[in-house]
Amino acid sequence: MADRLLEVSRLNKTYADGTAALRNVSFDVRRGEFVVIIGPSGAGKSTLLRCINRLVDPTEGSIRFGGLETTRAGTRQMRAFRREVGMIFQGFNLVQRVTVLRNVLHGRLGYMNSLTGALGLFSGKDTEEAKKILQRIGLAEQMYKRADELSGGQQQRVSIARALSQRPKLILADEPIASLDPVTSEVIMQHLHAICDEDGITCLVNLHQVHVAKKYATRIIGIHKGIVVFDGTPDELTEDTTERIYRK
Ligand SMILES: Nc1ncnc2c1ncn2[C@@H]1O[C@H](COP(=O)(O)OP(=O)(O)OP(=O)(O)O)[C@@H](O)[C@H]1O
Repeated sequence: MADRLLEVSRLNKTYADGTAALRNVSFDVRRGEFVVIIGPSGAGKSTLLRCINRLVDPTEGSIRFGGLETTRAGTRQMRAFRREVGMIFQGFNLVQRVTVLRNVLHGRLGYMNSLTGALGLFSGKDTEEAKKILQRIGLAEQMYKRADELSGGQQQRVSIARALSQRPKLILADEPIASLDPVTSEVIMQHLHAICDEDGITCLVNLHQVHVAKKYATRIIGIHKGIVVFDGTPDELTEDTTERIYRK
C-alpha cells in the first residue's frame, strides 16, 4: 500500500546475554499515524525503536521504511534514512554548552558535507528556518541561551525543534516525558502531537503513561515481554487489556 511508511515484519531481537527483548513483532504504520507504544518496564519498547532507527541490530526480521529494507541498507541509503528519521530521547541529548539555536541547527548536519558540518557553517536559509521552528515551539526568546540554562521541558522542546529541522518523515520518541512533571509533560505532548499533525509527520512514541497514550494516540501498540499483545485504537484499549499488557 502506497501510504505505508514503515513495515516491521517478524522482528526478533535477542541480546548477547540471551535476553529475548522482541519476539516476532510485526506491524505496519501508515503515513500520518501517531502511534504510542506502551508496556511495562523491560517489555522491549526502547529495543523496538532502536531497531527501527538502527541503533540496535535486529537478530531476525525485516524493517522497511518507504520501501527501503533498512536492515540491508548501504552507507548512502542509511545517510538518507537518518535524515528522514528524527529522534527524541528521554534525556534530551542536547549539546549543553552551545546555544539553543545551534542545537536546532544540528538537525541540518545530515544535509551537509563533513567539512561544512564540522565547522558549523550553516546557511542563512537553515538559520532562518531554525529560528522559525523555535518561534513555532515558543522558544524564540531563548534561542541565544545555552541549552543547559533551560528547564527540562524547554530542553525537550529544543530537541523536538532539532528533529523538526531535519524535515523528517518519521519521528521516534523514546519516553519523551519520563523525566518531566505532569504539567510539562502535557505541554510536550501537545507540541509533539500538533507538529506531527500539522506537518503530516508520522510519529512513534514510547510512553509509560496509559492515560497520555489514550489522549494523543491515533493507535496504541501494547507490548508484553517482547510480544505485541494489543494493536488498536485508544477506544479499543479496555481496562482488561491494559491489565494484560502490564501484568507481572
Ligand atoms: N544492551 C542490552 N543487553 C542486554 N539486555 C538488554 C540490553 N538492552 C535492553 N536489554 C534487555 O531487554 C529487555 C527489553 O528492554 P527495553 O529497554 O527495550 O525495554 P523497555 O520496554 O524500553 O523498558 P523501559 O520502559 O524500562 O525503558 C529488558 O529485559 C532489558 O533488560
